[in-house]
Amino acid sequence: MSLQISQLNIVRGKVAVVQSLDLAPMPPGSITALIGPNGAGKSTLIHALAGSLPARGQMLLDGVPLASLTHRERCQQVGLLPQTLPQGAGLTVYELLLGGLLTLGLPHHQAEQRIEQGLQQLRLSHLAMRAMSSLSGGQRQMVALVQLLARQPRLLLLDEPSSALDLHWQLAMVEAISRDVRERGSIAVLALHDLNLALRCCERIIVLSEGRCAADGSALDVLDPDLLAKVYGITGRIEQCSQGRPIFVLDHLVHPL
Ligand SMILES: Nc1ncnc2c1ncn2[C@@H]1O[C@H](COP(=O)(O)OP(=O)(O)OP(=O)(O)O)[C@@H](O)[C@H]1O
Repeated sequence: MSLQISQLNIVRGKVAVVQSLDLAPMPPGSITALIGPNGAGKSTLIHALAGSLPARGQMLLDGVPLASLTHRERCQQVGLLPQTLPQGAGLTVYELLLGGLLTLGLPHHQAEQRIEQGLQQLRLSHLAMRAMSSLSGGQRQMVALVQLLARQPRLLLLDEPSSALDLHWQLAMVEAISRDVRERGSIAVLALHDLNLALRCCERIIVLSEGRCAADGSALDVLDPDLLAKVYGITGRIEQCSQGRPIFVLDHLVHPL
């Protein structure tokens, strides 16, 4: 039981953006970071998994082709936190969250229970009656996180989930995803630029470069000087902080401007 991706090809416009992508299965209870330079294909892969972009090849969730799921099955099993956040035109946070859960077919009382629990767990109950249009970018990203977790999908897809978050909420997001994965055995895939967040929560890092897998493994295996120079054009290193945690230190551009 896992997420399997093999021989995946995705074309956007006339360009082959993801090419012959084969990845080892992602098991239940795992968090994988998808990293790589701008334009590498991270969002494209996330959106293909979410069903919003056509793809050729295999994407199997627990052995079932994602392409064979009905719209409702896909909504129930696959959750996406996109880069473009919900605007919720004219809706309050609560209404937006409720609408999302009711379209999954959840009974009203269960939907309400999940929303209240989700808002409480992330300490966001104070936002419930706010108009979505009145929220800051970071607050919208937190609401999108509550929405994703409340849906309880088997596969969680997060496209740059920390892009608008302050330091407190970056950690809260990582903790909430880690807890979901641990307690429900879900599978999480996070497209990230922040290597320190990836180091903090992801046991596996996949490096995409020009639509192909440039490296796949633990942070220590993957983030070696050759790869960093080749893929990002930078020098950098993993060090141990005084508390024993690995941290990524960015040094220089390989070719200074
Ligand atoms: N609608 C589109 N039509 C044609 N090409 C596209 C389209 N959207 C994206 N692309 C191209 O596909 C490639 C991969 O884009 P994608 O957004 O997946 O990259 P990414 O790794 O998520 O980048 P970033 O880190 O900048 O968000 C890029 O070269 C991009 O220019």
